[in-house]
Amino acid sequence: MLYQRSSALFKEAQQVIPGGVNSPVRAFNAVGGTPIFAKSAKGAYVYDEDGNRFIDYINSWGPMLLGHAFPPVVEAVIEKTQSGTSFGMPTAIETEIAELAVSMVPNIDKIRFVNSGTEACMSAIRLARGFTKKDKIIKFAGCYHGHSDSFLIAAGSGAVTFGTPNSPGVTQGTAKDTLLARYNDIENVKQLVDANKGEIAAIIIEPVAGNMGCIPPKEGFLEGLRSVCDAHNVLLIFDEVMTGFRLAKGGVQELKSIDADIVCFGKVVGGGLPVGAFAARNEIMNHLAPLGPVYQAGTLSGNPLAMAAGLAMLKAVNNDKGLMNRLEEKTKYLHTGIADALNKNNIVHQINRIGSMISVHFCDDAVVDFESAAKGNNETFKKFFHGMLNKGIYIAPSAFETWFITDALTYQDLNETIAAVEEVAKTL
Ligand SMILES: Cc1ncc(COP(=O)(O)O)c(C=O)c1O
Ligand SMILES: N[C@H](C=O)CCC(=O)O
Repeated sequence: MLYQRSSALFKEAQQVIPGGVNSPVRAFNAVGGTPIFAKSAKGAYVYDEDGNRFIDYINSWGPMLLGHAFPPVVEAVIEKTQSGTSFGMPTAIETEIAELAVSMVPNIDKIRFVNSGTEACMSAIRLARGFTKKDKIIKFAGCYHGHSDSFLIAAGSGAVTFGTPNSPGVTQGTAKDTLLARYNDIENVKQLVDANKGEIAAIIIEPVAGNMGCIPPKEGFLEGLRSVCDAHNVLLIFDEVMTGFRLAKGGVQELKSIDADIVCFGKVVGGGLPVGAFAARNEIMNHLAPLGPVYQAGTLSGNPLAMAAGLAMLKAVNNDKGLMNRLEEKTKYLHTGIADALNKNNIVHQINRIGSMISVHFCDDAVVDFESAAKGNNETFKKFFHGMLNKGIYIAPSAFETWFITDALTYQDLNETIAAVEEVAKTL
């Protein structure tokens, strides 16, 4: 593989964009080398500026559940564009997508659309604080809820990849209201809640973590959180930016039969355009402006192109009865193939998987929280990453990220990926 044009474009970009990228994880800092510059993508493949083709396991970090340039989404956006790209006025399509989302997701009456997952989580926390009239929140080490100040405390994803899980620029005052718990450790949560009685507005969690690799919740953990929240008048916020409309039509609430008080969305809900959303029952959502006192707004929120893409995507997910099973089967097949290839070559590893999310960790012990995820051997990961890239397989350039499986992947693509792992494993 040659990356000449990508290298040249990266040099040029670095002159005018910090680090040459508009989001840090794209820069390849954790694995070294030059980021590849995408030119186009279709189905399961992304093509770079040098003409290389990659089987894509990043998929724009999740939104492309049905593959790149999914025709119903592309057609809906093209059609919408003809009648204007933004109005700053309410439009019928906002209600249409809201009605569909509310019908798909359990336990929500109203949904508000924003422009990113970050905005969704930031707004959900403000709403929780306004509703409960309390200030503190609990988040989990290694979980990432976007880059708003309250969440850049022991954050996962790019924040930990670049060694700044507690970002400079977040004031002490903000940081003191974010309490930190261990993922999958309900006793730790109970201790924090007991030590801060009457002060905690919300517990926010990725109900399946995806920003320290993929870490499913242990049996009973989410149920435990629900009970603690009920006992202490604390709101439970599920950040389903990654998992929403992916692990089940109704997300983890549906998958695990647990009701959250506020749910955040992003990624799939926008079909690849910049969309986030947060949703809850009426009693909570009616606290939002203009109905209630908690302010939240956006010039481009509910943008017609974004709503058209999101609506086409949600309709496709909602109407495809076999989708979740197909995704699960493909992910399981990949899991088995990768595990066999690594075992054959005596490469110590752990694979975590749930639905269409999967991650490979080069460590001895089960990966159940941030501490265990951080034990992964990054040198092995780097070699693995570059080996796979050179074989035309594009996985996330950080061990703290999840691979996203799309329905566009064929079993031939999966076999090609497994064959690449077999070759790369010999070099680790
Ligand atoms: C679970 C989760 N929450 C929130 C976010 C923030 O979303 P965005 O990058 O769209 O702001 C992300 C991804 O970045 C995420 O994975
Ligand atoms: N892990 C992040 C979101 O899921 C990666 C996306 C980004 O930060 O650019």
